[in-house]
Amino acid sequence: MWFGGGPIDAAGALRGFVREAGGCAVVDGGLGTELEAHGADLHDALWSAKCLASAPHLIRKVHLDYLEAGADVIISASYQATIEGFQSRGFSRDESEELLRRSVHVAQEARRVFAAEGDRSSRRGRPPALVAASVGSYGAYRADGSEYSGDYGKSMTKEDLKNFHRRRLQVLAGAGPDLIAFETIPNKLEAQVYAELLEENGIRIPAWFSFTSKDGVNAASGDPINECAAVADSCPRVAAVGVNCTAPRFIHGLILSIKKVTSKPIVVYPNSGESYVAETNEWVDSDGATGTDDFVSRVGEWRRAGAALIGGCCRTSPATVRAIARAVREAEYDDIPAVAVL
Ligand SMILES: C[S+](C)CC[C@H](N)C(=O)O
Ligand SMILES: N[C@@H](CCS)C(=O)O
Ligand SMILES: [Zn+2]
Repeated sequence: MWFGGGPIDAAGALRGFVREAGGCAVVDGGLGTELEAHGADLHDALWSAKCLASAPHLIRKVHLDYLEAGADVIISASYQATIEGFQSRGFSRDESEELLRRSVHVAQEARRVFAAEGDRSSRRGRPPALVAASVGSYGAYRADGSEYSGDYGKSMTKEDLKNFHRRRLQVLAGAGPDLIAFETIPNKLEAQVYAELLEENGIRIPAWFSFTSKDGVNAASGDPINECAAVADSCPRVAAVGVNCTAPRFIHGLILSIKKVTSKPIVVYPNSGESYVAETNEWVDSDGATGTDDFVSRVGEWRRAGAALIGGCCRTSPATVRAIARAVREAEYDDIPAVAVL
């Protein structure tokens, strides 16, 4: 437990880790899309969560690949794992909760294997990696791509969203991750829901809030990103605020906007720049500038703008993370530290 029994300062705790990691921590890359690259069939409403039941060894392998690529934080396979989703596939409630816990345990197991027998050359001298439990947004559960629109329908209330997320959060927190990664949040309402749930449930595990954006100014729903980030800023249990699964070209501006409303560490893990088409479960290149080179060439800029944790999301791979790790570790950005001198 990072906070012990003392006052809650999640941002301070994570800042300490980032400092130990050299001033900028490396987050892993896409998990679901990398499982697909290994042959997993994710044409399914459970998406990557399907593998928790059918192929946990493959999940462990992808975590290991990311650790070997240099990741300081690995994110569990629970993005689209929900009790309701598993139950709709015939799992009992207990089995569904066990699958959620398994996502964290598989990541922890990968970390143990890595420490015992992995190729540690890319992580030499760095603190043991953190395991973040992924909490995908409600849009992920809907499996209609609404984590990229934020449109949950007019009848969706804050209470409904809280009821949807509460038990999953409790179960994932109970599995003992080092962090909770609230990912791909498309609107302000869901951020408010998470902040309230963290408080009401007394969760003593640092969390990060990571939003999606389609224009570099607003969260995917159109809620201004600074208003979304301000919700995260006001919650002491939130360790970091940022953006994921968003095109690389929007990241720089988003970091600058987020920095205006919070001094918490900023986390960014963009996708490849392609767009997700829910109907076909495919990624299309609407950007014209995708690929590891284009992504990695921007890492220095993100770091100089103030990102303290940098990784990749969908359609990025261990090769991307290896290149990110090289970029943040070899380059000298002494004049502009990612984590301000404390
Ligand atoms: C991060 S997206 C590619 C995950 C899949 C999506 N939520 C869906 O199933 O529609
Ligand atoms: N952690 C998830 C995020 C999807 S947007 C994954 O990498 O699959
Ligand atoms: Zn993604």
